[in-house]
Amino acid sequence: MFHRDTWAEVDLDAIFHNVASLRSFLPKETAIMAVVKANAYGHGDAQVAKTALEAGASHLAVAFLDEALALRQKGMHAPILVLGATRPEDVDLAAEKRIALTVFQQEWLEEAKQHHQSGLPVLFHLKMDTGMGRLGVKEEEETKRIVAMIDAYPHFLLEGVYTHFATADEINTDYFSFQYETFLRMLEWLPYRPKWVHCGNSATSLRFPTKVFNIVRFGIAMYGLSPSLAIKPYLPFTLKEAFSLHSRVVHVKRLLPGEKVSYGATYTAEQEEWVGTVPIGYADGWIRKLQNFHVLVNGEKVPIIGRICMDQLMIRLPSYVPIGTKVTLIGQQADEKITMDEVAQYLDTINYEIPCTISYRVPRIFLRNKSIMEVRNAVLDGNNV
Ligand SMILES: Cc1ncc(COP(=O)(O)O)c(CNc2conc2O)c1O
Repeated sequence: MFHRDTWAEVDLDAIFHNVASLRSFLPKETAIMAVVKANAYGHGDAQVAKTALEAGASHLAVAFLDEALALRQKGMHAPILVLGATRPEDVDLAAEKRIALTVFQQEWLEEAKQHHQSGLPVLFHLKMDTGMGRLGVKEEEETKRIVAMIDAYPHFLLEGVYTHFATADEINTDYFSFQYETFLRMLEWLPYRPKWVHCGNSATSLRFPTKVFNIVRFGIAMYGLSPSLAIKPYLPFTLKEAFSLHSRVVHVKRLLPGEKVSYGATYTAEQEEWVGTVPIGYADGWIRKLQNFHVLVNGEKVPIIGRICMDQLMIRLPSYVPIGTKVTLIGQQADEKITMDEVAQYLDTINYEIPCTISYRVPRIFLRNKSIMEVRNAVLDGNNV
């Protein structure tokens, strides 16, 4: 359990709904890879992975090897792809745990071959850079050499090839089309089509379901969040937001005119005011720039006043409320709600960033069929994830 009244709720029914909706939306021969990197965008890696696999996903994707190893440690046996770079010396560790790696450099492959002692098969997905400008091969010669090296070495298997789009979530599809055409051209460099060919993130899967080849990499929309505000009105099915964030008032006081609140004494009461203290702060990921944004108390929006502290923040209440009154920072109370998009917009960022930065200090309560399945408290678990 946990011993501070601040927590996140992850509604696994929403995760299930979002994946099951995509499952029935996509052509039946198109598989789903659930992107659960960054602790499933802050939602809880193993719990989201399990739910996604139940709802029709068959693969998992993470950012780097440790995230894949953590899923294996938590009993996940599904195929996992590491989307980012891996050290060549870790190739045997990946092979032992049957974790597929992304390859995109010939030198890397040569080093990995030197380090490969286990005799176990290593699964690779070749990444092609069609215009994201991050990772991936760009040249035909290097591409051919990489594939030839893999094919020439019996323990290396090329099971996939993929690319990533930079603008799939934008209304204008010019650059998307350029990347898609480039991918088609680059695929011609291969002597054969590997088993898995993929290019689709959430936006591509939802907008261009016939352009995703045979597996999609489903991230943000699995969490019930639109890949961008621009395409939100055009999504093919309803997404259900899985993440909510709550706390409880731990102190309430009346301020007289002229009295101050928080560091720097930057806030001055202009009249007699009720002020509540809430045990969440920037060390929990509720960063200082959220000062003057609002939270929900008794179904009403109330402002965060004064500077946000490391562990606490203050709110101005319309009237006295008892200690223990629930505060909702992301989510719904009565007919008021604060969405992930609203928090992101206030911070001039994107919805992806918000749940990822709600830190290990905030326990995650996992709900299924409206009942608590599990509580994950990284402060007590000691692994701080
Ligand atoms: C290679 C790759 N594939 C799939 C996804 C899933 O995309 P989606 O969440 O839009 O469905 C990501 C997300 N990567 C990132 C999302 O935000 N910053 C990123 O680097 C990615 O980097």
